[in-house]
Amino acid sequence: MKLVKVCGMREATNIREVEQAGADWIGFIFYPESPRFVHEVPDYLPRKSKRVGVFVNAPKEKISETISLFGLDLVQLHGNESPEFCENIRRSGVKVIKSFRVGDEFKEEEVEPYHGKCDYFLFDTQTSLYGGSGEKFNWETLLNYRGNTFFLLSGGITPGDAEALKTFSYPKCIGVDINSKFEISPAVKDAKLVKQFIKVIKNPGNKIDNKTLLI
Ligand SMILES: O=C(O)c1ccccc1N[C@@H]1O[C@H](COP(=O)(O)O)[C@@H](O)[C@H]1O
Repeated sequence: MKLVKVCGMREATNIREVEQAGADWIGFIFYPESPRFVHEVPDYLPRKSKRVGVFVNAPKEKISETISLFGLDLVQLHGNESPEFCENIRRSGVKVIKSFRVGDEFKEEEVEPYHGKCDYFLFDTQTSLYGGSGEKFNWETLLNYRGNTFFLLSGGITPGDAEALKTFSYPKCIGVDINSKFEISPAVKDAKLVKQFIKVIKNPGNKIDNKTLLI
């Protein structure tokens, strides 16, 4: 597992810190109900990390406008967007991540129509929210995923999960998405914790520093 996406960013200084910590992808939430909603273009946008825009059932026009305004590289769709909608957004020249909420059992039939219509899947926890719940699901459920689309693991991932993730070797999993469990306050990430986590994830020889976890 090599790729780390840090989602729910909003403030220029914090974005810069998280980029320097080694985040491959940095996510911005464009869902007005979220405490991480991005109201305006921050003074700094990542240059090295790829920019991901997260949307929930937003109209195509709104997504296109935001792609231009923020120079997005990827669009993450967290609502009930259809496979055709994903394909349509993909034609704008961005990569598309379709998120699915996973409950007690993995539903292959839910994801099946999306193969070939988007670039990646993201598996998050089934809750009453569209995302950002901080809740974890049973990762073993994904043993039933037989598809070929690469995916990101998400849902309540904590700094302490770095060790367990070293042995998470599902062939189609390309990385993890971290969010609320790394926050000091909504949309503000603890850059030290993010840095530690990335160091361990990318270099399995490293161990998580327990002192950092106590911050
Ligand atoms: O973070 C949010 O507020 C949010 C709102 C609506 C859709 C997605 C959202 N975030 C995404 O949710 C997952 C899991 O986050 P967490 O670790 O459980 O806090 C993550 O993919 C975020 O991109």
